[in-house]
Amino acid sequence: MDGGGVDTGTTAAWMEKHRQMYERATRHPFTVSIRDGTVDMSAFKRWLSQDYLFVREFVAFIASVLLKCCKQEDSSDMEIILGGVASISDEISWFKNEATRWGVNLASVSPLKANLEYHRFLQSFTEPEVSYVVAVTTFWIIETVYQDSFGFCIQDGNRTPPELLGTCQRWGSAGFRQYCQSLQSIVDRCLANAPADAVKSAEEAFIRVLELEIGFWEMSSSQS
Ligand SMILES: Cc1ncc(CO)c(N)n1
Repeated sequence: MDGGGVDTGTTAAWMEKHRQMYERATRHPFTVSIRDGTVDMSAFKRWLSQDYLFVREFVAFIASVLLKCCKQEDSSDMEIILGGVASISDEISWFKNEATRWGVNLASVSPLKANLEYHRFLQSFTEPEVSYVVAVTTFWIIETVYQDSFGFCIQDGNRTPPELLGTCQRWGSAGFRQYCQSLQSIVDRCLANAPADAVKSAEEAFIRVLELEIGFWEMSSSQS
C-alpha cells in the first residue's frame, strides 16, 4: 500500500485540520527560543526537571499501551511499542545525567499544575475501557510533538546553543523520527479499521494532547 505511507492517512488529515493548534504545540516560543539561541536557561532547567517527572508517569502510560496491544487479536505492533518501553529506561538515565550537568536537584522537584493535569490524563489510559486505538493514537502524537519541536531546533539555520544540541538530538534525530513514523503507520492502520465512535475519541485525544503539550511549554517558560 504505502511507500512510507504516512502522508495519506487519517493522522495527516487531522494534522491539517488542526494545523493551527499543531503549530502552537510544535513551534512554541519556548522551543523556538532554543533554536534561536535566546532561551532563558532557568526556563530550560524548569522544563528539564518537570519533564523528568513527566517521563516517570509516561512509563506507566506506555506500559498500558503495550498491554492493550498484547490483548489485540493481531499483536504484530507489539515489537514497535516494546521499543518505546525499552528506550524509556535510557531516557530516565539521560534526565538524571543532564540534571547533574545543569545543577538541577531532581529529588526536590514537585510537579507544577500543567504537569499534574497531564499526569491525570495519562493515568486515565490505565482503565481497560480505553481502547487500543485511542491509546496508540495518544502515544504517537505525544512523541510526535517532541520529535517535530526538537527536530526544528536542529534543522538548517538553527542557532541552538551547542550545550543544548544533545537534548534536541534526543527527540529530533532521524532515528526518533523513524520511530514516530512507525507509530503513525500503526495508528493509521488501526483507525482505518476502527468504528466511527473510536475514531472520534482518538481525534479528541489527539486534540487534548496538543492542548496539554502547549500547556507544558507555557509552564516551562513562565511557571504558570
Ligand atoms: C511533555 C512531554 N511530551 C512528550 C514527550 C516525549 O517523550 C516528553 N518527554 N514530554
